[in-house]
Amino acid sequence: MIAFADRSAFLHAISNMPIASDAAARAARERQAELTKPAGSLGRLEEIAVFMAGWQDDPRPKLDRVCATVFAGNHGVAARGVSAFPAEVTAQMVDNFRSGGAAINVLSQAAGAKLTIVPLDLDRPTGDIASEAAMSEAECLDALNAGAAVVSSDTQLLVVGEMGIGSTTPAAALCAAAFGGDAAQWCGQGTGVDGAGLARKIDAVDQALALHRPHCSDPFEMLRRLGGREIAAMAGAMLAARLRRIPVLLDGFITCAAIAPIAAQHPQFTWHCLAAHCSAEAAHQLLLDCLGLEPLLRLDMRLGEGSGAALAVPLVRAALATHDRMATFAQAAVARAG
Ligand SMILES: O=C(O)c1ccc[n+]([C@@H]2O[C@H](COP(=O)([O-])O)[C@@H](O)[C@H]2O)c1
Ligand SMILES: Cc1cc2nc[nH]c2cc1C
Repeated sequence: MIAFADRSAFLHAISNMPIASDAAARAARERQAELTKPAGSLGRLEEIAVFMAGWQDDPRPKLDRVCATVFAGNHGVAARGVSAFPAEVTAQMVDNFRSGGAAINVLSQAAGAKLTIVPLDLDRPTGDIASEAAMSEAECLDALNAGAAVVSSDTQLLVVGEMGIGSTTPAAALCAAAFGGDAAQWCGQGTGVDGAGLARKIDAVDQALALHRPHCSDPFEMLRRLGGREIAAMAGAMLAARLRRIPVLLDGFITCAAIAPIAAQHPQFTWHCLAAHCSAEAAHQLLLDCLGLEPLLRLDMRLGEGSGAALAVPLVRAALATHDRMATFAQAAVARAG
């Protein structure tokens, strides 16, 4: 099991990330050129097959074990009225995940993914980022390790999602700290907050940035001061996946914001990640641009809980099925381009 002993072990891991297998990716690209289709005609499905081959170190990558995760946390800043919903909905939705009634239950089942729910100290919200750090050093490390612990070594694709009322506020703050810009640029409707709520949210992010920005020298400190437990856990899970060369499907704005602190300093961190969708949260497109990621789907979703990422699993399955099962020009006796 991957665990980070302390802040410096976490920082060391992000400075020493493995990369995909060049040989497996090259072999997959060569196979794509032999399949009965004009070169490039399966578009991004071809890229996905090559991507999966590289990260699985297998020219014929498999998708028998897809792991979907939902990390849940509560946020002190939610008490400022920055969400359309009350904070108790986080725990209520965790109960709903456990009894199988949420969108992610249905979508992960449809995608053939095994779902793991990880609630993180829900009765102990993080500190209000507008006036204090979200977490102590020990709390942040515990959250990172709770995320890393979920990633078993035999996972072939990791789907990452979250649940946490108020979370688009720390997510906006993390984006601003990681990539610059002001609070208004990174704040959006979240669960559907009204104009007054959006103004409170922008104000909270402004205050958080004024307080913490001077101290956000490294990704750990950014996550600790401006993040949340489920946000740090997602970062820990995605880093653990990278250390094991497991490819990741990113969900929406909050999931992408969780890797912003790492990716801003180490842009190659996103190399094992596919952006499943662009959510309707206004700043998600901007964040994807900063991360250098092109989303697979645009369905105007803004649910979170891994729903957009689960929806993209069948696309990855289609990419691998065509890669594995299509005939070659030689097998089918089809003439090549002249
Ligand atoms: O995934 C997204 O892009 C997304 C956009 C808006 C809201 N959400 C979900 O809604 C919650 C956060 O919204 P809010 O308004 O409470 O900050 C949290 O549970 C997220 O899963 C998720
Ligand atoms: C009902 C509800 C379900 C969610 N799932 C993820 N975030 C959510 C926020 C709310 C409010």
